[in-house]
Amino acid sequence: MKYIHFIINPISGNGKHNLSRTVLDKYFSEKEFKIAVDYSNHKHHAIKLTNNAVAKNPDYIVACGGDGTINEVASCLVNTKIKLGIIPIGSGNGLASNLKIPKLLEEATQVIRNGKTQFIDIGKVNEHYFFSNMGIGIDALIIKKYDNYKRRTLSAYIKASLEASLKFKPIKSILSFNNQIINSNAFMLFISNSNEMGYGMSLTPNASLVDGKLNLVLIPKISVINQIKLGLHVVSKKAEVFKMAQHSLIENIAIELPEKIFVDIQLDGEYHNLKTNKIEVSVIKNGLEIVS
Ligand SMILES: Nc1ncnc2c1ncn2[C@@H]1O[C@H](COP(=O)(O)OP(=O)(O)OP(=O)(O)O)[C@@H](O)[C@H]1O
Repeated sequence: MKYIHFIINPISGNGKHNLSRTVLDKYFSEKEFKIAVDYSNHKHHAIKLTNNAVAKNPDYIVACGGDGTINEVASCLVNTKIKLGIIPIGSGNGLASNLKIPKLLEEATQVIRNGKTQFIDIGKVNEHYFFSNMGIGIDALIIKKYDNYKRRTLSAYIKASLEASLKFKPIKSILSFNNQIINSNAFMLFISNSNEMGYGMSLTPNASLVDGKLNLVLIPKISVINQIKLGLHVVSKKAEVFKMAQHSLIENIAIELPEKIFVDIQLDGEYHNLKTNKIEVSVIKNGLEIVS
């Protein structure tokens, strides 16, 4: 009998979902499955819940939420034999979309009942993991501002992007990757494992979760007109034709921000302030087994 532990974020996707133990009982019969269900009560609570669940050694732990919840749950599964499942009830759902995990509950639970798995790469930033993408620069400021909005919607994200672009000052950065050192006044430094950021938008439509590489997008200081052009390219998933962006495939990169003491980053769409100005990012090939 398969033992599945579900971690539900009640506020994912603005709390519009009705996912609960009662609903899950309908899809996972007692005859076939042993299930346990926990609900996160606050930011980072899913980490504690997942670590407690890992100690009970289930076959699968299922993150029920968006990319932020997936990050908290999946980070605890690295270096374990426990497989990650996803029920995408978030707002953006970038990773689930890349994995083609359906949003319809009946179909998403079917994927978990089938139990077919694959290994995907993961990204590491200093001691943190990311599964979809991370960013420094304007990207981190957008997420910081997006966090202040009560509702997590595409229009809130667009408003946060406009506010951030008015306020953001490019960051002096020294980047060491692929045997080169680049000094840049960076507007955006975006590193993605996945081909989607959420809401169907992408800066890296050709990225692969299984190629053993991360896709780096470096955009130097650009004019407001070019920022608007970039936004339109991201929404239409054509960012790779934006001429001012430098795209590279990397396995690791060292980033130093000489004029900063601490650095703001976004990790899978959540804001973090790292207490350092030196960042090491690397890929861990096949780092996570995931039901899809
Ligand atoms: N009960 C709770 N109250 C407030 N915040 C919570 C609660 N439980 C979890 N969180 C936090 O909610 C945040 C958002 O979660 P999540 O990413 O799943 O949803 P989303 O933002 O709607 O989806 P996406 O990231 O795909 O856009 C995470 O930072 C998580 O730590």
